[in-house]
Amino acid sequence: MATHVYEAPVWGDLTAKTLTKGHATGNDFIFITDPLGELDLPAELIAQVTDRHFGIGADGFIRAVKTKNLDFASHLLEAHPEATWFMDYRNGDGSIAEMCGNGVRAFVDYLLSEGLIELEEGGRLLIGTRAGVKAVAKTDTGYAIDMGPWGFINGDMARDNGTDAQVTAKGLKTPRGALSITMGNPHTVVMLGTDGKLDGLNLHEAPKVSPRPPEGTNVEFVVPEEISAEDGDPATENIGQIRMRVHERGVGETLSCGTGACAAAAATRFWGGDEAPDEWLVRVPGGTLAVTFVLGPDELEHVVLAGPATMVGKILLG
Ligand SMILES: N[C@@H](CCC[C@H](N)C(=O)O)C(=O)O
Repeated sequence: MATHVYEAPVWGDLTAKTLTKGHATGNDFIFITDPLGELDLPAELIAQVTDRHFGIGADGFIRAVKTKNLDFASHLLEAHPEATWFMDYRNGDGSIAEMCGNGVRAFVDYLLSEGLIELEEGGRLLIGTRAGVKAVAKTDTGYAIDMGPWGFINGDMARDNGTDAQVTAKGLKTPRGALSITMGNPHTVVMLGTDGKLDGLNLHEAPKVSPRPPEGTNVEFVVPEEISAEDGDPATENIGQIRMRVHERGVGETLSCGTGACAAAAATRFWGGDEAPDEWLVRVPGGTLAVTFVLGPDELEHVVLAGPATMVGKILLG
């Protein structure tokens, strides 16, 4: 049997750098500022730093870079010169993801805490991401992001059949129909129904999705939230409520996924038909996210994701 010898971590380009840890509904991230985009961040290094036992530990790693200094992103400034900061997002395994909804909120909180931007409550700013420029507003309880339009990954198949994929997972007795949705990054949503055993799922292992979206997928399991008679507050009558657990591509099970909450609300609303509400509360193990469907400035239906985000501490790597 091979023996694994653990060696003291070699932090590569991160040696002597200060990292900041933060989270958004329990989806946690390590942040670093690299305005000029000079750092070499190979996947192995990110995986080492985000490892919960042999590293600092986090679901994702986010580098703050000036948009103008990234060859692949500087074009974003042509239409949106205000999007001066770019969220360079990596999953815990070091893979690059196009978008992270919790990440954007936490990113803005990080930029604020570092004094790199100014944003008053009610104010708005633009952030560059691999999924385009996102507008973020500061609210009284956190941040609200215009995530842009959602879409079906498998096109008309979903519209015709209601589902367009099959998912198997540990704890599910039989494969379930599912819907693959893009929020800039890929998601596959499974509705377990009112009798669904959300808590009985084992999401340690990646669920199997067929057909698997070309770039892989994040998988969300959803049950309708029971609203008791006492909770029958007229103010929330027109708000859909679901509970969700997620297995994230490149990470594993996380306590929350912002783009996943948007995809889960979009799928549940689609299944609900014309009467389904435009406002949703998505309860995840790490808290609650609000998802609202609105008409965007481009006349397309946009998804707005709102929720808290906070920084928890700093780490200096030796
Ligand atoms: N947790 C994020 C999503 C992060 C990226 C995801 N794992 C992927 O690979 O697409 C969120 O809050 O949206």
